Amino acid sequence: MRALQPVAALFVAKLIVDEVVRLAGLADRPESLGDWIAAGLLDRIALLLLAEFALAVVADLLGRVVTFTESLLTERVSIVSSVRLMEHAATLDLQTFEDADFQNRLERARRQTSGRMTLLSQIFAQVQDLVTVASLVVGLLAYAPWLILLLALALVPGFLGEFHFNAESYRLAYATTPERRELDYVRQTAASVETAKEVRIFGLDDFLVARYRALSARFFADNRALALRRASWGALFTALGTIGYYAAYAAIVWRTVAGPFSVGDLSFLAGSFLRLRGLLEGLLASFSSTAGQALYLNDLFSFFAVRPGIAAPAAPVPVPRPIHGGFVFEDVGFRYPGSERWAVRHLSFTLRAGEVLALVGENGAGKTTLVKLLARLYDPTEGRILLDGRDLREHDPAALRAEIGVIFQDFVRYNMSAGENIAVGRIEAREDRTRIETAAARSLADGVVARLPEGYEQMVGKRFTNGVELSGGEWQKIAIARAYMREAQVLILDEPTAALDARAEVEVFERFRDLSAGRTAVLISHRFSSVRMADRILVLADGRVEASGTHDDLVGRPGRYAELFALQAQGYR
Ligand SMILES: Nc1ncnc2c1ncn2[C@@H]1O[C@H](COP(=O)(O)OP(=O)(O)OP(=O)(O)O)[C@@H](O)[C@H]1O
Repeated sequence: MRALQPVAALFVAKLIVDEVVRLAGLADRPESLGDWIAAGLLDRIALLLLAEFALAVVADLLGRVVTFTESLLTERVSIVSSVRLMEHAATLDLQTFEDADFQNRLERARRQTSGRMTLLSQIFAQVQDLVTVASLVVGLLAYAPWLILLLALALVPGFLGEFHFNAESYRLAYATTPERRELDYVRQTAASVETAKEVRIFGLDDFLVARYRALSARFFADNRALALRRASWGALFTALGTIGYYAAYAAIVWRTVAGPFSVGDLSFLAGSFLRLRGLLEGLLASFSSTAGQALYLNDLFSFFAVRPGIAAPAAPVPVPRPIHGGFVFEDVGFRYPGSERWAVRHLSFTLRAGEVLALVGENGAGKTTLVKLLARLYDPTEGRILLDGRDLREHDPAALRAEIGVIFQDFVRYNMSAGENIAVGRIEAREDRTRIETAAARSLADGVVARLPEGYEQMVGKRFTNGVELSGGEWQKIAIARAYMREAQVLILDEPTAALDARAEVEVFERFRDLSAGRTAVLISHRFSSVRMADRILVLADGRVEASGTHDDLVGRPGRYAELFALQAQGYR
């Protein structure tokens, strides 16, 4: 209905002009307005004006309804697609995530969810415009069909131009995704709470700003070149369209002068024509931009098409509860994707059910990698890992991870409440305050929470209002509570205790050993005071097991362990 308003308004306007011309040409004209009205001469024109007014009001109201619906729809599409994006991202494995190409893809997809979702409202508007065009065309057809052909022809070059430049700007955006990511990274680094301290100490601001400038200058140059070409060609093509329009206009004027058209016809035709030109131009442009948007949409779908490399088999083996034998690494080798080096190789050992195993080794020896393989964040490149005799690949990774609680050295500091920061260990139980408090007590986090003004409700981290920042060791106590919150069969602490003071670390590990009674536990630490509490110690070097035994065994024989132990002990003498 809104689409038909323009042609209706134009037609009424034509009737008004014709009526005015008729009245102006009357032989016997009354003197005053009152006389005009009394004679009933103005009745028709008053009615027409009223109709025109009503049409204007209705058009405005309908316009508002459409804009309102459109904005809501766009918002919803953006929410729904963001949710889908998060859900899909969650299904993908770490290996996929660490791939730079994948991150480009993710970035492109992310851009589609934020603000780019105008496709829908565009299509909306197009349908409406099409109906308007059709109605105007029908009107015009009655008078001068050849004019429409002329108009259409004049617009073709402009349309092709638009189409071409849309495709080109998509190509540019696609090709520059890595640089854009870098640009975002630099901006983020230069201006975020997390980096503020170091940026100031090292005075990195000028360096970062200069890097941002240099990167964005390249962007700017590319974009400017494209915009310039687009504008020049656009001007040329529009000029063609304008020539077509004025040629048609001249023809109509001539036919009005020559006789066949009335002045009302002239106003209707000129008006329709002007609208039609604007509409067609807009339509063609929006068609080509819809095609452009569809290209971008492709980014979103190509992201959804990424499949996880680590997926559950069709018929997964249930994870044993309780675990009887334990984990067996059989000649396991692993290379990170894109890396030539073996992070671990010929790794063979058993993690027995119920034991506390410590991993020691120098930096880069492969301790964290081993843990990641155990939790099936990656699959081994060669060899296999068995759980109670079944290959880890036969299990559903999600079910397996539910039985394993790992706290990594680079655990995440969530800008959420202290309670939630602990609850992430078993997020389904986030309402279970007793469980959270018990976990906190076990990891010594209860003392940290007790000092917070709002206790478990206290927002921690500096990002949001009222956030309280914790010290490194306090954060670690909170993070370790996650492991207890989890109540998993296998507990792994990958060096999250480095920032604990000596007393706290001893206490944390003693509790860890006591509390993991009956559970399988792995701990990684560089401090021998903690490591010695383990039932068994595995010494890793260059990605393989160099020695294993109890602390007393290992100290008693010459080797890396005794050497490292002596080095550390020396420091304390
Ligand atoms: N995500 C990754 N992608 C590529 N290579 C990696 C990745 N993580 C680790 N590496 C490489 O794998 C090797 C083993 O790393 P790993 O983190 O397992 O060592 P680590 O024994 O835990 O060391 P640290 O004591 O320093 O924590 C290192 O040489 C490292 O460069």
